[in-house]
Amino acid sequence: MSARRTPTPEQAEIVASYRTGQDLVIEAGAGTGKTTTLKMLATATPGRKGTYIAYNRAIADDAKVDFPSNVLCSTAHGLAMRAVGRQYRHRLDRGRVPARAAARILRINEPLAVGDKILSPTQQVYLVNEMVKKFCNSNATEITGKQVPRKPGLDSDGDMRVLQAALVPLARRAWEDLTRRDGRLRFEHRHYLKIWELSKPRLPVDYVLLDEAQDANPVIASIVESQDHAQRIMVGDRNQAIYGWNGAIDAMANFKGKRLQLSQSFRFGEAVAEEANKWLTFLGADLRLTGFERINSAVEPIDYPDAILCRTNAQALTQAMAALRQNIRVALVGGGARLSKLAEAATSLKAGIGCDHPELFAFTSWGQVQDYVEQDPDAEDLAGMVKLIDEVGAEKVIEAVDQLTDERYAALIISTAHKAKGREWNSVQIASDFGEPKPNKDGSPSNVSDEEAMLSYVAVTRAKLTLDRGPLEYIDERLGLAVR
Ligand SMILES: Nc1ncnc2c1ncn2[C@@H]1O[C@H](COP(=O)(O)OP(=O)(O)OP(=O)(O)O)[C@@H](O)[C@H]1O
Repeated sequence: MSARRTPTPEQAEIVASYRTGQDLVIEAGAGTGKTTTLKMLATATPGRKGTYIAYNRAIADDAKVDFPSNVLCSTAHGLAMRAVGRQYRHRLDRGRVPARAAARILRINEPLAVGDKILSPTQQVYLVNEMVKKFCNSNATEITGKQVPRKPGLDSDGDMRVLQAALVPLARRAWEDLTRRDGRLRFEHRHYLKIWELSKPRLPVDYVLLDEAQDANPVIASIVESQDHAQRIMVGDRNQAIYGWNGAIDAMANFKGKRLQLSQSFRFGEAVAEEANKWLTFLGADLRLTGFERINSAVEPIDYPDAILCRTNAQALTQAMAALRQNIRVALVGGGARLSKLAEAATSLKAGIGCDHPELFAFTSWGQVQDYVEQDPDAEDLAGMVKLIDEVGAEKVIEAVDQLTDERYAALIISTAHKAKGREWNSVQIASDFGEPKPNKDGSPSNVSDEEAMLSYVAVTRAKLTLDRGPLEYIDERLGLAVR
């Protein structure tokens, strides 16, 4: 339990605004004591009941210890489990349903011709599962063609029309099974969350706090927004909205509430704050961070950082392999299972036996995958992995993943910036795959997208003491600052 803090002027203003009962949108910059501030609200009104909706279970568990008893701290899944999920517990406890069995349950008996490709019944099941997943993570009220995924090699207009006609009825059939207590398909946590949302739940509380609202699952945002009997408080940092590609939305963007800021960082000192502010300036944000005067941080090269942050998974694995060669105990945040699965898929595609990897199953040979990533500019992360597998061999990738250490025992942590969300380390090095986008054909500097700038902002703000910004130094030139 942390000690009582004297509120900063910003925190005091947030508490005063909260007391008026109006809806609030709190823009909380990196390391600005968000949880402490929300606790201040809860303790200011011991007679009011609230719910704090955390981004994940670990944060919810920490919050349970920290928040007073008038606030129920939970993930949205936890709330949904209490409300409706219990009825389905027996289904959750059941194991996986093999794709072939799911095909039988869904009565998919025939292969499906899509352009020059033939999708087997089990491949159709994979696509149906993705559609149901997408539906469950959205605020949609029914399954439509919108949920049909665009798959590498199966994404021409004609392909999409065929897929929609065939798959929408199947996905509806799957959802019908999933909403029944006696259904037979594999039942997952997202399913009871969606069932709960569709029931239009009303939380029996005076206020609702939604954390990490800038990257909200639309189904959760929809639940919070509909609690109009309660005071709704969205908290987050819109400059850290880095999961849009995965369907997350910024629930703060259009939400009407009094806008307030937390800009005093307690995580790092002025030097890191200054670096963060460059990206905020670049993004055109209103927010600017102030460093903590009690922390003396520095932006300088580091030989042995605690963490290295990469843009892509391929770079993260390349860094991990380099560390393993030096016998450094290294951990990859999120583990390496996805990478070794990709390497396994490469091996079976090279052997000409196809694969059931969710990203690659439209391909029948490794050559097709190589062609695809060369032609599609959106396949950057996959392209990096394909290149790495081609360079070092699938076996070496699998071997490296096997040698990774648990984070608790690691001397070095490697992460993508995406997976570093919410984390912090004393010393952080930015990897070489960050950096200025390739210049245009005429040699002029190309645009840096907001997405790229947000990811850079997230990356630099993970450092507490020392930041080695590496290639991100290009921001100085972009802002017309004197280059260090
Ligand atoms: N008014 C304050 N005075 C001094 N320290 C504070 C104050 N408010 C917060 N802090 C400190 O800031 C640190 C981070 O706070 P907190 O744990 O609330 O942040 P968080 O919610 O985990 O995440 P974030 O760092 O992203 O805001 C803690 O050590 C906390 O004690």
